[in-house]
Amino acid sequence: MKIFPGIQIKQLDAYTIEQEPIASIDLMERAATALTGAIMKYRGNETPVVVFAGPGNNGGDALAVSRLLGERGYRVKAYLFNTSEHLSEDCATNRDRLLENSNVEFTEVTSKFEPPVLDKDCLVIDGLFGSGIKKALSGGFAAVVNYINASPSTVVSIDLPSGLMCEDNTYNIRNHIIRADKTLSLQLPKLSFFFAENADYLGEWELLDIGLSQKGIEETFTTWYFTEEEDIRKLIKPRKRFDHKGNYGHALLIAGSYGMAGASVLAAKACLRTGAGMVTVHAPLKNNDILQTAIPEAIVRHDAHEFCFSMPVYPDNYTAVAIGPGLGQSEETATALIEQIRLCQEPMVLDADALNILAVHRNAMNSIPRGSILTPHPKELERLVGKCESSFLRLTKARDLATTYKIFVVLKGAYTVIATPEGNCYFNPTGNPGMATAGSGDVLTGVLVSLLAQGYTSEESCKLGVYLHGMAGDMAKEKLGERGLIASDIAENLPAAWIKLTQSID
Ligand SMILES: NC(=O)C1=CN([C@@H]2O[C@H](COP(=O)(O)OP(=O)(O)OC[C@H]3O[C@@H](n4cnc5c(N)ncnc54)[C@H](OP(=O)(O)O)[C@@H]3O)[C@@H](O)[C@H]2O)[C@@H](O)CC1
Ligand SMILES: Nc1ncnc2c1ncn2[C@@H]1O[C@H](COP(=O)(O)OP(=O)(O)O)[C@@H](O)[C@H]1O
Ligand SMILES: [K+]
Repeated sequence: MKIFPGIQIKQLDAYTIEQEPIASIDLMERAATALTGAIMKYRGNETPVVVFAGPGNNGGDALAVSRLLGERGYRVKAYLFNTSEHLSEDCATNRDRLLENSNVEFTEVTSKFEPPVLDKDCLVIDGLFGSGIKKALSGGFAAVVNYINASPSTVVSIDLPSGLMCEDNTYNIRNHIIRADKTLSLQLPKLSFFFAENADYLGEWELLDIGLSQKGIEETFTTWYFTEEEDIRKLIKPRKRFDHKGNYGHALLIAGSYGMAGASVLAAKACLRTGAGMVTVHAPLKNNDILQTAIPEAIVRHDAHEFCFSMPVYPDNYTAVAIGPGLGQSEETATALIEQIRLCQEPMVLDADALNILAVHRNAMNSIPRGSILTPHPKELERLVGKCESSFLRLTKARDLATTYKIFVVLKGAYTVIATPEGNCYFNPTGNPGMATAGSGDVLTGVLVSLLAQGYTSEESCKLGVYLHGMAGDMAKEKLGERGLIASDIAENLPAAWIKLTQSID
């Protein structure tokens, strides 16, 4: 699914109006009908409703929703803020339609506003501003936002919480943004929905199909996407009757210093559970017994060093290499890592301490094979690119890193985003806060190198791997809940996630 900037949403709106064709006011009615349906599912008509409408089309939607809820037996009070005495055409038409309908208590605010009582049983519909907002709210609008936010009422925002920008909120005034319990967004998600600092404004968000032109959506260029399950299913390669382990690759995992053997165990297990034909773990001597006991399916290759990685491995015998989980950052390890990167010619996976070492040995970035996959969490990314003031700026820097070095940057967290060498960004929907537990990232490294080893391209490995890893986390959550979930559970649930993903394929 594509994600468009606010300006392109407006163009798509215009394209739909022209191509379908449909009158602009009828498209607004279609949006309002979808919004009303979703609101009715959320709260029954015993709930008193107070609607706040702004002067643009977001306000137009809100006034149309007021009328439709009124027709369906809700007690509705609607306030239209027309302080600059300029309404969009469709907003004015919906005001007139509302005035013709007597069962909604309607007030047009042109100067002084006497706020209604908003108690906890009341449902507030926020239709002050949507995708047309250009700068932070101030003055009277900021005061209305503060009033709504201070109330105990439940708040539903139309399209996006008023005051929140579609993309960059780095310099927005955060107190002047509606804090919704639910956001009913029209057709497509907005980029700002995927950023942690906006979660409290959005509440739960849901997309409503308002029938914007599919052709228009297809033809409109974007670099931002929200991954859907059908995109992922298309990537999966079938297994054939006469296949043998040689067909599914041999992954090399360089991970786990002394005291961190667990990182290599988790990654190796995940690598096997994702389907690699063979896995070799290169580890310090002291970790031999742990690895041989914990994962009998893996081959263990010994470093000359007892405690850490110090000896680069010739990669030619392996179909893919991953390095980093629990590696440590000793001097020998840093030197060996830099040499290992130089030896590798094919795309590799770099995670955790490999990234931390690269952050202090920046020159080595130039030796990373094109198409390699870097999997930083936000802190690791900042060590590589510098401090970021907001998630939007962090995304921008992750993308710059990907395009500069022609690599894939997998920026981990809720809605993990994959930035490609071409500058495209794919947000992942699967996963849950139960995965915020030590070792979850090691599991992801194992998944990614497994897919690379099996012959998936780097882009396919990123999309499929991140999705599968999140899905395994979601399946683990179904059985165990979020709080007691640990990284091993994610690895153990990879088979179940595969079964679910391949149901119609195998
Ligand atoms: N997606 C779709 O296809 C469809 C979208 N639809 C709906 O349209 C919505 C977008 O409508 P929109 O473009 O009219 O913008 P909206 O958010 O109402 O605000 C514009 C008004 O706010 C004003 N204004 C702006 N910033 C301000 C500020 N800081 N402080 C004060 N004022 C400020 C601005 O004033 P101006 O800058 O023009 O002077 C103008 O008056 C969208 O979110 C969705 O709900 C549906 O109806 C149907 C299909
Ligand atoms: N709230 C969340 N929602 C979805 N996925 C999450 C969430 N928290 C963590 N994860 C996932 O868990 C993994 C954590 O990785 P990382 O931070 O490297 O952990 P560690 O270093 O402990 O292994 C990432 O894949 C991340 O996307
Ligand atoms: K809104």
